[in-house]
Amino acid sequence: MLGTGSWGTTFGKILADGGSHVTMWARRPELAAEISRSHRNSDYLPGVVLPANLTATANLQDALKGAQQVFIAVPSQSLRENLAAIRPHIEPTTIVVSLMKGVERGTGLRMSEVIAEGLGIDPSRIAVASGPNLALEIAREQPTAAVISSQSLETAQAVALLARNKYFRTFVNTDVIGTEFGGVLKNLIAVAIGIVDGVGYGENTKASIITRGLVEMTDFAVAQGAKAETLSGLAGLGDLIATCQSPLSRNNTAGRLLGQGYSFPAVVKQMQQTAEGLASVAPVLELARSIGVEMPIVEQVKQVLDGTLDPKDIAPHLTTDSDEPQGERTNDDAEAPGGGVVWRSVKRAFDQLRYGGRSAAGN
Ligand SMILES: NC(=O)C1=CN([C@@H]2O[C@H](COP(=O)(O)OP(=O)(O)OC[C@H]3O[C@@H](n4cnc5c(N)ncnc54)[C@H](OP(=O)(O)O)[C@@H]3O)[C@@H](O)[C@H]2O)C=CC1
Ligand SMILES: O=C(CO)COP(=O)(O)O
Repeated sequence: MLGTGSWGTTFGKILADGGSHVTMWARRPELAAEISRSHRNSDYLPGVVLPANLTATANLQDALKGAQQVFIAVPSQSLRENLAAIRPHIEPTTIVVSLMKGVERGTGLRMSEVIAEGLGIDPSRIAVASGPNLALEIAREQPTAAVISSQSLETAQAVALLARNKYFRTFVNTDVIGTEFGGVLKNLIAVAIGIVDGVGYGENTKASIITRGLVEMTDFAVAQGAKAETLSGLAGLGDLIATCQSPLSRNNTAGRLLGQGYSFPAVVKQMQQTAEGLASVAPVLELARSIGVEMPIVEQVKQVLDGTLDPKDIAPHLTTDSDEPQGERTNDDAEAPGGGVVWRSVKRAFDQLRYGGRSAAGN
């Protein structure tokens, strides 16, 4: 496990509690020592005791030696520089798993694409994990589900088999694009939710943004090649709900500070952990414009970040270029891009809760 922040450490615990021997790489030797000797990571997971079969080192080569599967949980914008150091130590059959939820600034590449480029390995050896996975809740062993996705079903299954235990259940799919973009895009909607929360708006505003946000996420991801149903599964709707509802979410928290009137630089200064949404806004909008997808919520988040929109004026779900009443692009307008998707998403999520459906996509 490369990265000993809140998610890397929690995912290391998931794997260790599932029976694997886990070696973590921490860039700070003192944190590696604390994890190995005291079985704690007090910086990121206060109060959590880590399993004995999880140890840490600050030596990257030692961490990677003999690893069957390598998991990466560092901030997205630092991935490429880390891959250069990892590359010489990766063995030909090693599976590499991204736990990250961002896109690279400048290239707009998803994390699995950056890994394929940076390590020079075939996408069939790469998997991604995503879902409603707030680290601290899982570290406290609260029951949770996630999706493991790879172009190779065999690879996804190999990872899912190890990344499960009595409190963590993994589903598999082969829609890497939908799974990764679900995690990236829900962060942006969570920032919007935080902003309106900080301003003091209530549940109607938030529910409107979440619902329209899912349309925006689905339109964007489908235009990039994702399957619509992935966005209605754990990696889309599931994560959207968790992140928009929880004060544990760093994206939500960053948004709330913006809504309370802090400037973007002041928010970045206050955030002690990674809030990926802040870095993903610009590359996602560039991609959206290049494929002609409208993202009014993400556009307004960017305007708030840039200081060109007063947070209290944020009302992206009310934005329209036309004076004519528009059809709601959900179940009512099957012709429009993404039409019908949201209604089917909600129904599928409801069926999942009610009947415990077990589709391969984790829907
Ligand atoms: N936390 C969560 O609930 C979840 C997070 N994720 C995703 O996981 C990824 C990692 O997030 P998370 O663990 O939460 O982040 P944290 O901020 O908690 O931890 C970041 C980790 O990366 C290390 N790090 C920071 N900068 C660099 C760098 N330039 N090179 C190498 N290592 C670096 C930090 O080391 P140091 O301590 O020394 O600064 C720390 O170990 C993100 O993409 C996030 O979206 C996904 C699901 C859930
Ligand atoms: O991805 C997450 C939950 O699934 C964590 O969200 P934050 O990065 O906003 O804390």
